[in-house]
Amino acid sequence: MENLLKLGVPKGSLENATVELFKKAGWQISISSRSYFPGIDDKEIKCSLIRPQEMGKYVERGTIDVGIAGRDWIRENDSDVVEVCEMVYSKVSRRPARWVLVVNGDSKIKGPEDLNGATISTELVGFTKRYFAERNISVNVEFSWGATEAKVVEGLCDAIVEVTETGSTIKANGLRIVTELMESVPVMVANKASWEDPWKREKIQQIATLLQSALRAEGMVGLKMNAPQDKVAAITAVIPSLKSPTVANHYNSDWVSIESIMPEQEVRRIVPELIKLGAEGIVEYSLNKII
Ligand SMILES: Nc1ncnc2c1ncn2[C@@H]1O[C@H](COP(=O)(O)OP(=O)(O)OP(=O)(O)O)[C@@H](O)[C@H]1O
Ligand SMILES: O=P(O)(O)OC[C@H]1O[C@H](OP(=O)(O)OP(=O)(O)O)[C@H](O)[C@@H]1O
Ligand SMILES: [Mg+2]
Repeated sequence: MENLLKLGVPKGSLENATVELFKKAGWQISISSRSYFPGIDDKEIKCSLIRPQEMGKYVERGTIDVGIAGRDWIRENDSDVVEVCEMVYSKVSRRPARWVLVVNGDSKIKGPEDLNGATISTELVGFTKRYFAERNISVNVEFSWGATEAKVVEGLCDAIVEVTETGSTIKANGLRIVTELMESVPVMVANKASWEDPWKREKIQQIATLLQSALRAEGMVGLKMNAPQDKVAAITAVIPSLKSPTVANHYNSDWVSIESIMPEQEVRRIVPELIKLGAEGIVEYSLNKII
């Protein structure tokens, strides 16, 4: 049988961000409007769109070999899978999503303990029940099919446990965060048997490495400059780097080239210093991947 890896792509909030990340990592995934089987420009991979809430189940059963979903849902379903790696991204940002306890802006509730006897609406029922049970707070947890924020506004419940990223939905509905219950980031999870298959494991690791290196490269840049030999010590002392800056000799000259990788934000801080220290021909360039 030919080698084929079945990959679950999360449908919903993480869908576009995941496709974008694969693109940066070197794979073009193409999703057509009604098909649940996106195309990918790698004949060794077959993609399926799967809701993150169900990803763990299908990976555990081996229906798919590997999938990406929020760790929140992998934990909620207590899926028996191998966590290959985590990747910090959300729908629009590069921050973890946060599950928060939320009430109306004018509510008197100050902490979870004020919710004794209350009704809480959420998609994440198991986690929410455990959270309150561990604190000996007796609450009625109701499953919500979505649009959860509206339920607390309409008075259908006393509080909600909902996922937030930018906070704009909470703000737009005049709600208030009481406390944060957990953070969640996307994880890559593999089926246990697939992970023991040498070909599949290598393919999974190839994908994980390239996705992570694409994420690592975001916000990082390369900086290169020329400098007289006698300024190298002073210049390299102010340059951030992954390990240490590279210094290469110029042919038949007492000048050198200095090169380093650093967070983009550092550049505006150090460039004036570099100029004062005698650096010339400073070039900044973007990076696709840091492996
Ligand atoms: N801004 C976000 N909103 C919701 N979920 C997010 C966000 N960013 C990341 N996630 C993660 O996405 C997963 C939820 O996916 P899901 O597709 O169910 O979200 P959703 O908001 O219900 O999507 P949909 O737009 O299809 O309703 C969770 O693992 C969650 O942690
Ligand atoms: O903190 P924010 O950045 O505002 O993000 C949080 C919102 O995003 C998600 O909803 P989504 O847009 O997926 O709509 P849905 O209610 O249809 O799931 C989530 O369920 C929140 O409502
Ligand atoms: Mg939602």
